[in-house]
Amino acid sequence: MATPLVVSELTKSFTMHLRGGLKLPVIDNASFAVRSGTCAVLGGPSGVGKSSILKMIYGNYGVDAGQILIEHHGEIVDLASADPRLVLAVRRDTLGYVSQFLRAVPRVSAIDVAAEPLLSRGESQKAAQGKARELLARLNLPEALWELPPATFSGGEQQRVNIARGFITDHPFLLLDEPTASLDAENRKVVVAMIEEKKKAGIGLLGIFHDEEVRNAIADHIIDVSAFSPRRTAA
Ligand SMILES: Nc1ncnc2c1ncn2[C@@H]1O[C@H](COP(=O)(O)OP(=O)(O)OP(=O)(O)O)[C@@H](O)[C@H]1O
Repeated sequence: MATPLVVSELTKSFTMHLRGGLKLPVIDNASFAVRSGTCAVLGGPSGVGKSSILKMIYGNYGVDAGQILIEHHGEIVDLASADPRLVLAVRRDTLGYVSQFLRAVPRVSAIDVAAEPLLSRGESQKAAQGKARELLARLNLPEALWELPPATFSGGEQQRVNIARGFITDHPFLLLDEPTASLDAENRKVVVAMIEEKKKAGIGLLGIFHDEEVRNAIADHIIDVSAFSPRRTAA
């Protein structure tokens, strides 16, 4: 599909239950689309709602109104209203997410953390671990760390395990939440090259990148989230 993600008239407020149910409107009427083989970047100042949009698309935050349409196995699914089991199937096969921080599982080695998404899709342990090794080497994670659980790794080391885990599958669409934030210049370049390869393979990507150099290198399209901010009228 040429346009695998279409977000239409998305609206979201947070309800502050500890403040007597106060409503904090965050996103008002957001509409945009991302084409296959391109990387769109959510732009705008801190607190404008960029992460909230990614979390709504991935299904971590509920949606007040609007649609999030994604192509999943040839069918169009509205993630804003889909059954939770369907959301999990979309995450397994169609929509990948590279978060800013790794959620390290105790006692699971870096290789197994990176290989897990392939194992859960039915790939053999040998093939999944082989691909994980390839990615960890490419991301310059010292080999001495591969068999260790990442809980004690540095921020940048954990982020590289997280990137390997997020890039290991061939999900047709990837959400990227600041995947280069804790990386040095050399590893940022590796991630830029990995994003370029995903684009060439026809994958669609939507991300948040505060690093201007990375953003300029990978963005085909910048979506200005301030345009969907309920606060814009007050400014
Ligand atoms: N779970 C939540 N509960 C209440 N308010 C929230 C929640 N998540 C986000 N917000 C609020 O929504 C607004 C948008 O936050 P969000 O994290 O989406 O912004 P952002 O553009 O990604 O910011 P940054 O660039 O600083 O990461 C902020 O005012 C934030 O406080």
